[in-house]
Amino acid sequence: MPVDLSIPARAGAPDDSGAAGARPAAPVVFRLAGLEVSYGSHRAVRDVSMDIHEREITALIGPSGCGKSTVLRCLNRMNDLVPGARVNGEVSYHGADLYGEDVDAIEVRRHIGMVFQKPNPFPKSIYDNVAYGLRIDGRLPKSELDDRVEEALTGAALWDEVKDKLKQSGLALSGGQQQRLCIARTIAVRPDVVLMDEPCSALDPIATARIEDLMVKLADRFTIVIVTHNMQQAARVSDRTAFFTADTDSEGVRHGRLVEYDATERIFNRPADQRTEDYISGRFG
Ligand SMILES: Nc1ncnc2c1ncn2[C@@H]1O[C@H](COP(=O)(O)OP(=O)(O)OP(=O)(O)O)[C@@H](O)[C@H]1O
Repeated sequence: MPVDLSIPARAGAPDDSGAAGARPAAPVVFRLAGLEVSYGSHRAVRDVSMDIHEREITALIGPSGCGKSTVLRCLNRMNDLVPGARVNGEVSYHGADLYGEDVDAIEVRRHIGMVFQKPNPFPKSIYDNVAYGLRIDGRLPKSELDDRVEEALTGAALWDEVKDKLKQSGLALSGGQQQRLCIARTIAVRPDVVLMDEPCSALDPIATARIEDLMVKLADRFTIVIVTHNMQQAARVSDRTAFFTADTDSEGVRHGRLVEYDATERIFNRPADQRTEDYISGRFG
C-alpha cells in the first residue's frame, strides 16, 4: 500500500500529464543524463537521468548509501573537492556543460549555493556571517551591504529574531536559528539554486517545520534541491521526487542508482516501480 500522505500536492505542483489546462513544465535548470560518479574504483552511483526544473523543490530520497548526497554534490561541483571522485555523463546547467573546461567551479558555487546537514555558522557575528560571501565577492558597494544583509535575513525568516543583536555571535543562536542563518548566508549572494543536504536532520520538530515552511517560500525565488531521509518531508515540501536505491554486488559493495523520478504526488501515491512502493511503504530502507 502506498503511503497515505493526507497532504495535498503543493499549490502549483507539476502536472506533466498533458491534460487540458495542465500547467506547462517549468524551464529545465539541470539536465542529468547517464550520470555516474565513482570514488576511486568504487562506482557509487549510476544511471542518473533527470531534469530539475526552475523554482521547484526537487527531493532526492532513498536508503543510506544510495548516492543521494553524491548526486547533490555534482550539481555545484563540490565533488571536485573530494580526492578520487570522478564524474561521467552529462550534467548541464541552463543548457551548458557544468563540467566544461572553461567553467570556473568557484563561480559555479556562487550561483549554486549549498546548505549542509549540521548548521555551520562561522565563529563570527550574525551580520558577518551573512555578509561573508558578499565581502569575498567584492562586487556589492559597501553602502548596500546593510540592506542586503537585512534582505537575506528576512528571506531566511530570521530578521525579526536577530535584528537587535546583529553583532552577537552566530554560534549563540539555537540550532534552528543557526540553520536559518546558514540559509541567509547562502541566499545573500542571490544564487540561482540552493542545494540542501538533509538540512533538518539535526533539528527538533518545531525547528524542522520552520525550515520546511521556509523552503516553500524560498522556492518562489530559487530552484531548490534537497536530500532528505524524511519521506514525509519530501512529500510535504517537494514538487518532484527522485527515488534512489543501492544494489549490493557479490563482494558486498553497494552501488547506488536512480530508480524512479516523477511528480511527488505520483511517487508517493502511484509509483511505477515496486522498489519505490516498498521503500515508501516502509518495507525496506
Ligand atoms: N568522500 C567520499 N569518498 C569515498 N566514498 C564516498 C565519499 N562520499 C560518499 N562515498 C561513498 O559513495 C556512496 C554513496 O554515498 P552518499 O553519501 O552519496 O550516499 P547517501 O545516499 O547520501 O547516503 P546517506 O543517506 O547515508 O547520507 C557510499 O558507498 C559512500 O561510502
